[in-house]
Amino acid sequence: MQTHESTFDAWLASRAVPGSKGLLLTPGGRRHLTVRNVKLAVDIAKEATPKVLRMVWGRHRLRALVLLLLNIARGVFPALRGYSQALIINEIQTAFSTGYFDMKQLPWLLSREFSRMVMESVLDSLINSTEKLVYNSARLEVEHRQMQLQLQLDIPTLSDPMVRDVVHESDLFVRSFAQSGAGGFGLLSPLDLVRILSLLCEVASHVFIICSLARTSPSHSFILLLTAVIVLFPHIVSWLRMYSRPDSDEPYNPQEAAAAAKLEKMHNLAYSEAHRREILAFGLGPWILRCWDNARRTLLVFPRCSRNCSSVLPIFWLSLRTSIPLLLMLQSSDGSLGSMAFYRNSVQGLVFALRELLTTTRMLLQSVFLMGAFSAAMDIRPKLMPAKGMAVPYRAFSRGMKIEARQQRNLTYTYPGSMEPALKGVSFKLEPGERLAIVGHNGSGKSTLAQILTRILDFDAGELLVNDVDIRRYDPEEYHRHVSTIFQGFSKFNASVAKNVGVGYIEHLYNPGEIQHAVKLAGASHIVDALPQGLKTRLDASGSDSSYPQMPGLQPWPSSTNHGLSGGEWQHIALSRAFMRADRPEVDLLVLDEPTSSLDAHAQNRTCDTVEKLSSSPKGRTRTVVFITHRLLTARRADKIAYMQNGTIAEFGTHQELIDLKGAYAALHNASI
Ligand SMILES: Nc1ncnc2c1ncn2[C@@H]1O[C@H](COP(=O)(O)OP(=O)(O)OP(=O)(O)O)[C@@H](O)[C@H]1O
Repeated sequence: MQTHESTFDAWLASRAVPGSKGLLLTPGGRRHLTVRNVKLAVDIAKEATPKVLRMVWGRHRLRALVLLLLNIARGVFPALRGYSQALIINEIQTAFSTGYFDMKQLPWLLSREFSRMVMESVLDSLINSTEKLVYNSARLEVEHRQMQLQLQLDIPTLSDPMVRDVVHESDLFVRSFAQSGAGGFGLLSPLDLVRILSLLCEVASHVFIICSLARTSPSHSFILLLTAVIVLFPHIVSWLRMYSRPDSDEPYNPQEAAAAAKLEKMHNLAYSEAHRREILAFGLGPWILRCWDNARRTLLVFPRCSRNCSSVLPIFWLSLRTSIPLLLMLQSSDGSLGSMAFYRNSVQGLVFALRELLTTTRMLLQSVFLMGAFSAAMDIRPKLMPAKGMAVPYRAFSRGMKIEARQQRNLTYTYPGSMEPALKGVSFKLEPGERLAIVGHNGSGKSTLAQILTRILDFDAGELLVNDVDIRRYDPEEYHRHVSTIFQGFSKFNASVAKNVGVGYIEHLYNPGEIQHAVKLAGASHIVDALPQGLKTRLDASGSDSSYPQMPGLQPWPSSTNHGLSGGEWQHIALSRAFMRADRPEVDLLVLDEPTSSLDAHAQNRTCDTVEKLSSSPKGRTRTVVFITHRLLTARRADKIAYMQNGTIAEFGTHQELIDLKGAYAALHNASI
């Protein structure tokens, strides 16, 4: 038998579409009931269940145990109820048939029934309060872990489609917690396992009662057998059919999962502020609507069909199924009225419990795979994290960051899915405190290099030393504390100016003094002062991605009431954000990707002055600066210039050296004068 080394391998194997070579189910796609899938589910369950249960129940161990026991007890109550009621009916029947009324027996039975009812309701309320506490903390735990994972995953890790899929299915698993008990998403969470246990107890107690009643006469044994066949057969048939039909009407068959994914995509596209201009300019509206309509219809068709087919028939069949054995029982003389009522109650209870049990357990297979995804996702190690045992603390140099892309081991990087490398054979050296300007044509690899230096992207080959240590040995989180940056497509948030700037150094998000200082450094004071509420003015980030507009702890805010800014004003805000952090003593490197592209000439000069000021102290240079620019007048102020061409540094040196070289930089410089 093929063994799977990890939960991830078993999970991946379960996604293979049977009979196809290399095709995978879409995330959330339903796995069919096959021997192979059952084996995979067993493998996953063995590995993942203890881990997930430990995580889920760990917060309230004692309460979880109490909940388990109470639920087992609850499973026996329906049978007890039937038994108690049967005794009362028998007593009344005896009173009617004999004309003798036992004054002691009936009140005793009634008070017992009353105590049973009280006990049942006490148990119910005890279960409900314990359940709420245990379930809520379990939900919080898994949602927290998922959120933590989501925030940890870096761009290189997320560029792997398998990682995205496992995180997607893990997310479905987490959402099943939020819907637990309500059957949302057609999934089953470990919380429902308690319910299964309770239902099993209920079924066992009903079966026990029916068996005890049948034991009294041989004819009853036959009735028992008949009851079992009549009650169980339709459920088992429907359960097997549900799994054997590829186009089952259960949620998350492959077709439906694809439709759900499309629906979400189209919905996001329609609501995305980032794409609005393109949608309007290219007339994409009707196409998006058509795709959304088709996906929605696909999702609506399945449940409608199943509801139509199943509304009246089950009630009829249930009555028939429970009545046939009862009629037979009535024909055999020795049954009392109470035992017959007891029998009927038990059969009906058995039918309902079995139905619920089968509905719940038929989701089990799918749920095990989603649980496997969750468990595997929790083990994902971000690609930028140093290998185990390789991490070293950040090594600080007193005068800024020393950067060296080794000449013998040139940096190379190709974006996932691209044929051509974005960077190839890049080598250069920057001493601590030096300022480097990167120039070159569009698409020459400048921003890619900047993202590698800021440890947003990794490289495929080569070696990059930071302060004489391989950059891959630094924990990215720690490394980022020593870097401040402004990206080419910086984020704009639907939030106040203060929040937009303050996130540059989150520890000072609520420190107006520090924020004012950063705004002043970026030369943006006049912009902020002109706003109706100064730093408190909410900005309209139309044109940025709506999936990331809200700041932590803020209520959603209708962007139409927010204040708009011009491109240059937004760039000032983004610069203020970078300067929030750039001013910190621990920051050794500033990476600025076209920080002045939308600024007027005065503002550009002022920004360059500020950057120079930030990178120096009265004792000398304290911060290394790398900035990308298309303006050669700005570039010549740097200590070194890297001229990039086709993903490589074609020329490297001071402005004068490159001019003397009379190469591509000199030509570009002459053309720009
Ligand atoms: N996410 C991506 N996926 C695939 N290819 C990419 C991606 N981003 C950039 N590229 C490609 O990598 C190459 C270098 O891009 P990069 O953004 O580094 O250029 P650049 O020099 O900064 O350009 P510009 O001056 O226009 O900003 C280009 O050919 C580009 O098409």
